[in-house]
Amino acid sequence: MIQVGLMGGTFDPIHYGHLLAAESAREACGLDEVWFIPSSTPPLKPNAPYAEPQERLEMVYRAIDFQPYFRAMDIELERGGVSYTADTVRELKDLYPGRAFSIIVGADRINDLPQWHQIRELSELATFIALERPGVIMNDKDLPDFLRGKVRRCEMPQIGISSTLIRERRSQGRSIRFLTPDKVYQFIRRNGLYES
Ligand SMILES: Nc1ncnc2c1ncn2[C@@H]1O[C@H](COP(=O)(O)OP(=O)(O)OP(=O)(O)O)[C@@H](O)[C@H]1O
Ligand SMILES: O=C(O)c1ccc[n+]([C@@H]2O[C@H](COP(=O)([O-])O)[C@@H](O)[C@H]2O)c1
Repeated sequence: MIQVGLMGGTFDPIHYGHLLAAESAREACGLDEVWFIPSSTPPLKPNAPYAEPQERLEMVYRAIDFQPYFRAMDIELERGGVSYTADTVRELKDLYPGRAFSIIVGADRINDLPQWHQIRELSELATFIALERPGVIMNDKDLPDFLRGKVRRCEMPQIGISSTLIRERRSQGRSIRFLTPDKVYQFIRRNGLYES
């Protein structure tokens, strides 16, 4: 079985926290590939996203560059609407047989896992890889029984970067250089993203 990690996110914009989370999960869990999947409408973020879908996808392409084991997929943007991970994993299993899928998530997302759409069914289709995030206490011991043994914790160098931080700094006219790869930084500047 080819082991694939699914790195879903709003990526508004993508930053080094996402890339290091994906790389840490890949290395620690022996993943063959990590697929970056920008959401159309994220299920639990009422005001998001800010940038256009094609802009967020373009930034993902620029960030992953030519890494042979990273890939970007527009499956959720194509489907449109609210991007439930259960729908995405079902679609991917049909499209790509012979692969085992692990969902890569930061500590904040692990804590809201019980609220995910069709979480019981999803936990039968994939496992989860959980990464720590500065300022977030991971409550993985409080997860419901059916998720026990389905969540693997993975260490990563802690990175206190979020997309919110980047958007806030941009709107204040502050530098966002070195928080995200240079190609993403240039794209944000050239297109005037997150200026207000
Ligand atoms: N610095 C980080 N360290 C570890 N995981 C992260 C980090 N930033 C984001 N993630 C994880 O990456 C996934 C996608 O995150 P998302 O695109 O929502 O970025 P975000 O920085 O959390 O965005 P926002 O600040 O807009 O809420 C989530 O599972 C999230 O927990
Ligand atoms: O399926 C759900 O109900 C669900 C609820 C919250 C988050 N997710 C997924 O988790 C990933 C990270 O979410 P976010 O909101 O931090 O960008 C992204 O792929 C979302 O689609 C999925």
